[in-house]
Amino acid sequence: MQATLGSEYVSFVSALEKEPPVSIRLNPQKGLHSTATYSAVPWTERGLYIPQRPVFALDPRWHAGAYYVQEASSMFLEQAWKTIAGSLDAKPVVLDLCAAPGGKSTHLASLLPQGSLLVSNEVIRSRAQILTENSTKWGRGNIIVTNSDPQDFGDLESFFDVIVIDAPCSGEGMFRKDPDAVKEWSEANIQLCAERQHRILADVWNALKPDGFLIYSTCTYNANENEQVLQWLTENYEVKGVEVVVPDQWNITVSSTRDINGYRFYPHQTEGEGLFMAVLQKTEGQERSFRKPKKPTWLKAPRKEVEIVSGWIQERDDWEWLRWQEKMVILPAGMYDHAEQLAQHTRIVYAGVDVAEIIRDQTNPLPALALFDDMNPRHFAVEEVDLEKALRFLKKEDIALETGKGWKLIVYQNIPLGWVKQIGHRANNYFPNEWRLRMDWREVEKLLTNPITFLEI
Ligand SMILES: C[S@@+](CC[C@H](N)C(=O)[O-])C[C@H]1O[C@@H](n2cnc3c(N)ncnc32)[C@H](O)[C@@H]1O
Repeated sequence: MQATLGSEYVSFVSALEKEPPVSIRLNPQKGLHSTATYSAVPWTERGLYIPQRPVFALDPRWHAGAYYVQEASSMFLEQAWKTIAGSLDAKPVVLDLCAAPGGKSTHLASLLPQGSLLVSNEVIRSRAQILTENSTKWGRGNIIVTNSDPQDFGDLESFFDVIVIDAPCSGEGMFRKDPDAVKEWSEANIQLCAERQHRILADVWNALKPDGFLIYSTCTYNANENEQVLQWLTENYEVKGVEVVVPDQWNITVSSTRDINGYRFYPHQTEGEGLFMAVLQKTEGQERSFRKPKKPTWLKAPRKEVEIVSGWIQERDDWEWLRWQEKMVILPAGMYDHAEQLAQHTRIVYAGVDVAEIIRDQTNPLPALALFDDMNPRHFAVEEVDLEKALRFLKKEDIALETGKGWKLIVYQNIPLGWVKQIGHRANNYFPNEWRLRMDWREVEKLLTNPITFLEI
């Protein structure tokens, strides 16, 4: 680093000794707006710096996907996306290959035009579950979560318009946030990471369409895992660099290797952690059409069943209505064939939105529907709750409500959280057990008396 940064090395080291900044990205679909209290992250429309870390777990809006806690430099993805968006199909199919826990995927889900499809993949099974939870809570309905090895995508020739690879790396840019990254650092590990990055790129290259875009990023500084990986790519495949316009005042360092620009974020220059990002365009390959699989994974939902639940969604024609076992599932309209192709080659963990469960003559709403931003709240009885009731709901306690009967949507500050089924004064709580708030109530009460617990938006 000393050799790379020269006289700036001292400021770089002293920046590493400071507390990392905390930042969030607002979900444009869930109604929270930035206020003058917090300063904006310059390279995104919805990023905010939060001077003191609040207790996010005690904010029901965080559980509901109204914002995502994300390191600020990573939000530069929005600039990369804006650079290529004009050259893409109206409804692109995008792969986020190394996606858990879902920072870049939730961001992409919001940036993609209506009707597009995002495939968010995570190779580690437990991390794919966290990715599913965060994608579901974000509520765009345009994500299919897969749990596959990058190799599995290789057979989907020319399938994706854009592939995002936020590669596993040596994590030098996370040193002040994650002490384990420091412990694991070694020259040998950098070499291993670089080899793995080559392998990942080679595995999925076939799946990118001709003229399609690759967004490559890491959270490390060394050139072996960044510029040199891209140099290797240019030596083995037909590809060209794409320039992202960055104003000088953002203090992003631009490196250039063989006409490919790399955008480098250093903690002494930008408020955020270390990040490297580059955008490339594939200039080889052929378009391909796919044969319909003989045995489909999803069935088209019968019209009669769609009639029962279609009023639960605001724009029913924007969606493909499908059955998967006893579930009614929706995917963006026109993406059924893509989903079926994907199912032939990858392990799908979650797709679109689980709208309802159909058991004999009963049709019950599912948790993902409550969090889905195209859900139609006018169709349901709504129960607006205060902070205490919202937190008790998120702890999966049965909460007391005024009398009533049947399904009720629990809403906090206009943001839906989930479902209860009411019988008299008792309401059974249908919040998913695996998502529940695990904090002891005495601890909750103590924290609620501390003003820094809360986000001021
Ligand atoms: C930098 S993290 C991704 C962060 C994520 N993009 C986000 O914004 O929240 C890299 C991810 O790659 C996954 N990974 C590890 N080894 C991998 C491999 N051989 N192939 C693909 N992904 C891998 C890790 O489990 C990890 O979730």
